[in-house]
Amino acid sequence: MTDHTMEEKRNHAVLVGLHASSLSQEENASDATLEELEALLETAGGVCVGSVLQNRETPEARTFIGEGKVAEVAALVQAQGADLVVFDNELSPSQQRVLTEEVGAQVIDRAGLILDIFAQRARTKEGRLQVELAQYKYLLPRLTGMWGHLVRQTASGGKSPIGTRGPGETQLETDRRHIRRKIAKLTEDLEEVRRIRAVQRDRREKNEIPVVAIVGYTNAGKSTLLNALTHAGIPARNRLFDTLDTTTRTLEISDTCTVLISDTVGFIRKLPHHLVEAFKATLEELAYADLILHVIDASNPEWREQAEVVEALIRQLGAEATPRLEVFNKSDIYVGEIRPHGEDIVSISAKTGEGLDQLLAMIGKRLDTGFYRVTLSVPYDKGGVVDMLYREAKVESVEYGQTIQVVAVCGEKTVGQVREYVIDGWQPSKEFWED
Ligand SMILES: Nc1nc2c(ncn2[C@@H]2O[C@H](COP(=O)(O)OP(=O)(O)OP(=O)(O)O)[C@@H](O)[C@H]2O)c(=O)[nH]1
Ligand SMILES: [Mg+2]
Repeated sequence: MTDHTMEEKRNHAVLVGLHASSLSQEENASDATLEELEALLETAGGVCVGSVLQNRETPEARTFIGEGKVAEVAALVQAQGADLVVFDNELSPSQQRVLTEEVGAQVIDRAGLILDIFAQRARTKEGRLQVELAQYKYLLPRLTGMWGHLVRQTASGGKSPIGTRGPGETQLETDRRHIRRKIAKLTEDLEEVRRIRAVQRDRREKNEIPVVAIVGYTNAGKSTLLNALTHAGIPARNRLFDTLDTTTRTLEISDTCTVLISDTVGFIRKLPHHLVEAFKATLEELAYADLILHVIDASNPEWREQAEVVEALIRQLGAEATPRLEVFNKSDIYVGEIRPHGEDIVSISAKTGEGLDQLLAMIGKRLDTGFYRVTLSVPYDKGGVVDMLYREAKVESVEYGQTIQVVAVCGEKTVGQVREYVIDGWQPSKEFWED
């Protein structure tokens, strides 16, 4: 396909935001949120041809922005030849319907746009299930009117407009009942995914390998950081929601501390709640993590607001009790005021590697429980284990009875190697080792 035809296929969109004193900060639009919306639009494959920020006391019930502004948007749509209007604020299904009729182009909101991006990006089975479920839940109350409109568009042009990709296309004609059945089935499938995850988690916990989860606003540099630490080879591009599926790698922090570290989907303002709900199985991992690395793009003037959004989502996911390190990333490009610093805060550049040693040391300090005193009961035919302990650990005592009873102090790694012989559990005994 040539660039020219690619260009033709892109949706040309007008962006609209409303700032009203009656709306909360989270619900409101601003220049900054519209800028972010434009980045989202580009991520979805669209191009912005105009944007409107409206100020009002309070949203208008029928059209959200008021008749006058609707006419203005309609004129802009006409003048720019736009085929899509994206609202930064959340629209009710009926507002969306009325606006689509009155501005002369398809109208979607930020939630719809984000869902579309997720639909394009999801790669794994789990990711797809989650996005599909969120899309159906989003579409269900919007069935009336919207369906017919979209079916015609999809059928006629072959072009798949933003906001209509994914499960919608083939199921557009089907009725609500069918969609409800789909939702029930997807929910069931995801339950299964959750169950499998719980089993995996169980196994991991038994192995005592600490889990570190990297979270943060989209584009903060999470994947770049995981790559820098583990050479994971995850694509890290300068676009929003590049990563949708969790990647987990092992990371050796020190001889006695190996952790599992995962990259997760990025957070964003006004993340559709259906999506948060649907991605719970993935994000639930946060609540089970031993440590959360909250990556913040320190070079972004909006970093404070972004960090707040992430904190709010961490709370929503029930992971507020998980210990956290704040990782101020992109130290190579930010200028100006010094970012916060403290015991749980580290400044790094995932790109140049600056500060990574300090970050590793901080992770180690949190998760390395040091050394363990273990009591082992080793069968005589496995006597080699004792030799290994003499090499790798500090053997306190050996008694020969029906089996060989060994008390030794060793690091986590050695404990892992001999764990099938451990009978008395283990307790950290760093002091002893340091004697
Ligand atoms: N200058 C600079 N750029 C960085 C740094 N870390 C990441 N980036 C860039 O920031 C962009 C986003 O990086 P990613 O690692 O994909 O960000 P992410 O948080 O994984 O993003 P999503 O998966 O989309 O949520 C890429 O263009 C990176 O090259 C850094 O320390 N310095
Ligand atoms: Mg990423």
